[in-house]
Amino acid sequence: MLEERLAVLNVHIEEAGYDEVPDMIKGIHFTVKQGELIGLLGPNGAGKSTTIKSILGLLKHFKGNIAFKGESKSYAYIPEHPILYDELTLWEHMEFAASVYELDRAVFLERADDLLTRFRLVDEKHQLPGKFSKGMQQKIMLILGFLHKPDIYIVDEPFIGLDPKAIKDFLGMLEEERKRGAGILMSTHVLDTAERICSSFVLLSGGRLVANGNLQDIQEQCGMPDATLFDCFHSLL
Ligand SMILES: Nc1ncnc2c1ncn2[C@@H]1O[C@H](COP(=O)(O)OP(=O)(O)OP(=O)(O)O)[C@@H](O)[C@H]1O
Repeated sequence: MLEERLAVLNVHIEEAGYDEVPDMIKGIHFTVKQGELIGLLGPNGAGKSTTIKSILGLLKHFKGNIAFKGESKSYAYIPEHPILYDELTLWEHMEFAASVYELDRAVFLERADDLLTRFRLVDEKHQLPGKFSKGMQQKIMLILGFLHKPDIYIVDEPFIGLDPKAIKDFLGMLEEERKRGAGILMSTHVLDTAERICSSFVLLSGGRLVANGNLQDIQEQCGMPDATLFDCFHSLL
């Protein structure tokens, strides 16, 4: 018998936006369940980041409801552009994150060691990340996100800037986290990777929901049964 998968995030955005346009995005509804990887897709300006900001509670103009699993809102947000403190070393960033997440010391040390090794930053752990390359800084954001093993990951365009090995390590880590039962919402423009790894897709255009479902649902919606995600994407937009 298939185990019932719980929703880790329910998104109901009636409308949300900015002072200039308070209803920049409208009618965006979807659910992320345990073990799912949902690709949040759409052209530049479609509303992906605005949707993520709505989920994170960062927008002044918001009507709707965002429900995380449980009271504790256990999520990790991995931003597209690294946000780091100039005066903290990589290790100090990790210690800081561990204290925010209230991680047990032994658990923290084990995870920290594993993540630094995976992402090949062991030798740099006592250096200031201001001097790191963009890709290395992005890896730090991944490490900080993976440290606390949350119920859901919200990842904004992870593929730009990471080298192929780092992408492989990142995808391996996501796969492990899905098996553990975490849900993932990931915005990206890299459609061939999205087609390969995502369980389903939320496609936005002009601040509206254009499609929501797995590849087969989206192919049916376009009337193109064998089309790639890329072809469906262009047909729908
Ligand atoms: N801080 C802001 N103030 C006003 N308008 C904004 C702000 N941020 C984004 N917008 C507008 O909201 C719309 C959606 O932008 P958003 O950044 O959500 O798109 P996106 O799908 O993430 O695009 P991209 O793929 O280029 O990152 C755009 O028209 C954009 O100009």
